[in-house]
Amino acid sequence: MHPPAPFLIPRRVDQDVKLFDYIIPKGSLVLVNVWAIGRDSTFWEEPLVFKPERFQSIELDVGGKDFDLISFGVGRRICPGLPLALRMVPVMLGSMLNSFNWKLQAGIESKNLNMDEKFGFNHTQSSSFTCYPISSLILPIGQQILILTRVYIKSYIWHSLLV
Ligand code: HEM
Repeated sequence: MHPPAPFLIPRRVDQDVKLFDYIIPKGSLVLVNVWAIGRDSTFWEEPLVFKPERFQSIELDVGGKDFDLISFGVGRRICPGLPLALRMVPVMLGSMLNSFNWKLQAGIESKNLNMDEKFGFNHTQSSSFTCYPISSLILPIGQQILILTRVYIKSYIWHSLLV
């Protein structure tokens, strides 16, 4: 699993808390290691293998009920963008897959693709992907999100006008 926020947003403890045999003193800064949860083989079979189909056979609530998968965080500070993200990610992914002809750069094989992660928000550092034929249109992801949000809103308006 590749959480965009590997430690979630830091929390500060406002009173002493006893957790199993540990006391977490008031004022401590607590980081939740979502990255490690996603690599724990007691929850996940072959956690390091890219197997999207694993989610077909299990039912997990990403809204904070199942702690095995808390990509959006949990509790009062859970990501407020969750409902938008769950709608936008399939639209974005579908649009990008449909709009570009994805190829690896000449001479690079998929097994040699550098999929190493950098610590921080959002990770892949691979620069080996190229999209043809519109490679000049590769935009920073923020711009793509903005454009796709506009496309989504426009198509929504068109849809409401047409229905
Ligand atoms: C796949 C997309 C997204 C993922 C995986 C994601 C993940 C997260 C995570 C893990 C947190 C920290 C939650 C915690 O510490 O408990 C967070 C916080 C936040 N997210 Fe997202 N997020 C996504 C999309 C969005 C979108 C689309 C928006 C806004 C439109 C958004 C706005 C925020 C804000 C404002 C916070 C801070 C909340 C706070 O501190 O109380 N996120 N997100």
